[in-house]
Amino acid sequence: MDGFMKLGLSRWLIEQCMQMGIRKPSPVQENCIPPILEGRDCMGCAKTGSGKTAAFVLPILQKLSEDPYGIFCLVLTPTRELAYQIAEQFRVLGKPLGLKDCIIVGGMDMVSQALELSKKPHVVIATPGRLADHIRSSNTFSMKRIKFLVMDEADRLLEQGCTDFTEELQVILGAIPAKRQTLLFSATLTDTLQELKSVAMNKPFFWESTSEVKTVEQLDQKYLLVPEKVKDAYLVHLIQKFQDEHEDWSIIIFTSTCKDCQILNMMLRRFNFPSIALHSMMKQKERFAALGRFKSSFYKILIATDLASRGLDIPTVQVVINHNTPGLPKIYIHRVGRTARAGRSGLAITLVTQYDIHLVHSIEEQIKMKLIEYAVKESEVLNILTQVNVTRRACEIVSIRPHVYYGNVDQDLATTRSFVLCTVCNALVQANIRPVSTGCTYSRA
Ligand SMILES: Nc1ncnc2c1ncn2[C@@H]1O[C@H](COP(=O)(O)OP(=O)(O)OP(=O)(O)O)[C@@H](O)[C@H]1O
Repeated sequence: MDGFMKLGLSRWLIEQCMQMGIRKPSPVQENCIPPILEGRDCMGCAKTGSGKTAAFVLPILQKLSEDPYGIFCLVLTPTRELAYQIAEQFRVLGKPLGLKDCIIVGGMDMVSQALELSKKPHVVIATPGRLADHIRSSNTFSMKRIKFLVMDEADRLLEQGCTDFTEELQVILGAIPAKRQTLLFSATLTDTLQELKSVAMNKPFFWESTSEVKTVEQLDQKYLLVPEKVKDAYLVHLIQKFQDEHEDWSIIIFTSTCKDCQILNMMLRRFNFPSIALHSMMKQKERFAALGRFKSSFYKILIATDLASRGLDIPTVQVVINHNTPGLPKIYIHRVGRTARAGRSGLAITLVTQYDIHLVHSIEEQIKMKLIEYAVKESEVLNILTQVNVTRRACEIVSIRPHVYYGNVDQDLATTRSFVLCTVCNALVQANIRPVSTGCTYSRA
């Protein structure tokens, strides 16, 4: 209790922390909370699972309790799932305040979101695209009095990658006051420091953990060199082994595309593994449902694209398997950071083909440590090789064949609908009409 008290937090907040099992501040909290309470902008760069969320939630709640009004704080985050997770921390820690929060993300009803915004919630947690849409289309809410802007996974929000938020951020920054406190957090801030400094303009306090190694100590990091053609057999072997030896372990498998994610899920299901997919081609409600079932351990295996690589905090995840070697070291850092969180141990295994060895070298260079080879009994993999390859092929054929469905639309398509259907088929399903053979294949990867 003393630790948090020394940082200047009120007793009621510390008691809330205790209820969540947060007993003493983590280094990022210890270092960033005091300057935030002093009114400074802050950039915090600390390892995955080290408590960055509470490092901004706690001082914001403290300040909110001193002068409560809405809209007091805006939190931006790159994914919808993360927005819900952050809102949950605000809710639990801010309960004694009667905190009102509002989540503004894509894929959910815009009218009810607009209504919630008009009720002046204390905290708005949003993905940039949907919030910018509201700002453009509505005059029923104002963000002109916002005291805090938080950008969680700030480097992702500012990088101009496949999802570029630049335009949306311009709209949002134009709608909030220039005089505000800006808080930027991520496990990988250094690539985008210049862009970040232009957002946090008031000589931000910058804190970065001093450790040279960029991943957490408790994480066991392995690689497995596999020929491209037998990758899936190795994957099935690994999962079988973990299932046999550690019934209670949850596993996340990262894939490079939505299509691969879906096919791997179909394949693992055929081997009776309790797996579920999560990718951006799924409907939002399906995404939340999949994540919820994985979190509650109803499904022990989550197959996901990089949609799930940042921020998600699921304590039961013991293993992360990279089905493809990430092309960028920082993607690797975030993916493997889904395990070994908050001081717990974890294992990360990256499947590396003959074409990816240079990627492993750049990952090792960036994280400042060498991955160790994971030992596998090859004979056991060879035993299942044909069966796995035949099953994979069968799944690929099912997923690309012309769309002929005979059963109940909802049941047959519940898991694959948003993924395999072309626009025409999709329109038919929406109208509750079974698509007959249209000859369409995937329209997107
Ligand atoms: N001081 C603390 N002591 C113990 N547990 C903590 C502490 N602070 C936060 N936690 C817990 O640690 C877990 C990870 O925290 P959080 O999700 O904020 O990590 P993060 O640093 O944001 O990770 P990432 O970079 O992956 O987003 C959460 O379950 C949180 O409740």
